[in-house]
Amino acid sequence: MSETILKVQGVSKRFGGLQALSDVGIEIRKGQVYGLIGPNGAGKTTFFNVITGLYIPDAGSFELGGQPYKPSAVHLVAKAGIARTFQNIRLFAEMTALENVMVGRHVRTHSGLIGAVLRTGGFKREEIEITERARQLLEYVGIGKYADYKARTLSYGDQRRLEIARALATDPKLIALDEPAAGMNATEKVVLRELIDRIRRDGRTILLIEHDVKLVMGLCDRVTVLDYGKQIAEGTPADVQKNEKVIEAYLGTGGH
Ligand SMILES: Nc1ncnc2c1ncn2[C@@H]1O[C@H](COP(=O)(O)OP(=O)(O)OP(=O)(O)O)[C@@H](O)[C@H]1O
Repeated sequence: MSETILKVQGVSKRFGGLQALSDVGIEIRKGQVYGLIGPNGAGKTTFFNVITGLYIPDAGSFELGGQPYKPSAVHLVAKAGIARTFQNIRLFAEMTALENVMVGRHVRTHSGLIGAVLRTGGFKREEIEITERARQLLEYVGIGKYADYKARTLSYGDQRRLEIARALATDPKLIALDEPAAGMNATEKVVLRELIDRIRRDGRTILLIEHDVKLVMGLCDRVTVLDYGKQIAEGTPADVQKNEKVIEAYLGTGGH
């Protein structure tokens, strides 16, 4: 069996009187697409935010790539090897697509501030390398021709793909996608699905929150289902779909 990339155990998080997560755990192996689903308010975003350092959990232990890992701040999480996209796209609107991806890549650069200020040879070489890599990533996600367009001028679907390119630029151990298909039309969803499949085939590991159950079931190797902060099922899409608690949770809230 392939190595474990992310192991999370016993995560709990309370907001005032609301237990948003109770003892939630997942284990994601290298090369998997792992889905996190559940009705509205189930705790999916909270769990994502905990893993990516936006919320401090009340309890929980974490391992990333076999090492203990503490998701205490967003920039440290990126350095540790988790890159994420957001449900509400967070790009630098006035920067070009290329510059947005280059920002992602800077997480992995070495010259640092002094190199940048003195514009040392090492810094310049690194900038050329970063630009080159950013262009490749834009091609990879299918928006190479928009490299010099401002991010805000791109279509919704293309902005989502740009976010994915920026996340990939950090060379993450795990890429976490927060509702990547939200607001996409059927054609865009097909393209997105192909892209996620390709990212997986290229050896990356993906954690996915998604409302589109069909997309999740078609793409994911394993799925966790949350309901009112509790993990009500975990397994392959086929198993999870048959699970009584899951059927009840979705029917009970009108489903998605
Ligand atoms: N910062 C916060 N402060 C207080 N309550 C919060 C906060 N964030 C989330 N919650 C509450 O925690 C619960 C879980 O919310 P969360 O956003 O994680 O669910 P979700 O499964 O992502 O839902 P959706 O599918 O609607 O995005 C909800 O009842 C929500 O109102």
